[in-house]
Amino acid sequence: MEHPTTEELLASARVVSLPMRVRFRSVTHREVLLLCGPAGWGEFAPFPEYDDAEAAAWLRAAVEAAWEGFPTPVRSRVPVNATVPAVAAAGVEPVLARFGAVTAVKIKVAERGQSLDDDVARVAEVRRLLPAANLRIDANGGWNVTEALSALEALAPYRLEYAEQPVMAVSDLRAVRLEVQRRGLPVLIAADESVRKAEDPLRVAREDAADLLVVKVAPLGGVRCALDIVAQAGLPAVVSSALDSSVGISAGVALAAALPDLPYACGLATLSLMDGDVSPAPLLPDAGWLAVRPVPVSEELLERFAAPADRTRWWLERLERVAAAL
Ligand SMILES: O=C(O)CCC(=O)C1=CC=C[C@@H](O)[C@@H]1C(=O)O
Ligand SMILES: [Mg+2]
Repeated sequence: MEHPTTEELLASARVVSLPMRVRFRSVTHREVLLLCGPAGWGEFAPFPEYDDAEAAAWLRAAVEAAWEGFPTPVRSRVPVNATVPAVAAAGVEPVLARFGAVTAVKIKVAERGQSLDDDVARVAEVRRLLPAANLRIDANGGWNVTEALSALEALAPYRLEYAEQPVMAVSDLRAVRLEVQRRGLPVLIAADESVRKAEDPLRVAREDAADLLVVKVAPLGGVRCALDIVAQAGLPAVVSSALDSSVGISAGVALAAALPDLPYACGLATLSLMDGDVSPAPLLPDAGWLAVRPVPVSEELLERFAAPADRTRWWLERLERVAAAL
């Protein structure tokens, strides 16, 4: 692959600000920078608080998408979960309605400022609405080991498939996993931040700290890098989004479509949480599945959702710095 120069990257860059229907990670508008190369569009959208070093992997992923394209898929559609942010129990039903029919739901828990009772109420409401669905929770490392074990005990009656990053440190994740097994709690432990934000994304597998991995294309440096990490880890993988536009979601779908095994629904239906996109044919779920297909990007939508001038400048300067350091 010909690597694009910084000038080539800047020449094709567009910045959009997509409104969220439901606040997620305290984000009300998701800003993303899109790049267009010979293979199509790529998305560069590290969260604003990430430094340039962490953003580098996101740029490698965008360049892979736009200048190289994706590996050959082994499936033509990908099962996806609905994602429920840390809303009040009464807010669960309208959120779920956005996703249409689904057989798996991921529920955010351990949000700062909320209590375990709030989490239990939210999970109970999802279980009430979808008695047969596979439910997962994601704590984003918000608990300590004791809190995580109390929470998993309290949530056990609602039948969880797995708990994603209940605690932050790999050593704590391992401790929670061992204690969950000792107590015979029927819940698996998944690692997200321990993979995507780690110096060594394989440590969690080496130390038996998780039963499965949640993998995101951009923070892992692209579809091929993510495939490689999953293969080396030797653990089942769930692909999830970074709250992307259809362009970023298509990279996640490409990863999910290329994984040799895909035993769980993926967290790639997040466009349902948004109120705008750059594609006239957004990658939205249909009865719990996303099709593996190219996504067209329209000039009209790029213009409609164009970010304000100061934010565009901020993103272009970030792109220039991160590209220079690659
Ligand atoms: O996995 C899903 O169902 C949706 C994606 C999702 O939860 C996330 C997207 C972006 C940032 C993260 O805080 C969050 C996650 O932790 O997995
Ligand atoms: Mg997560």
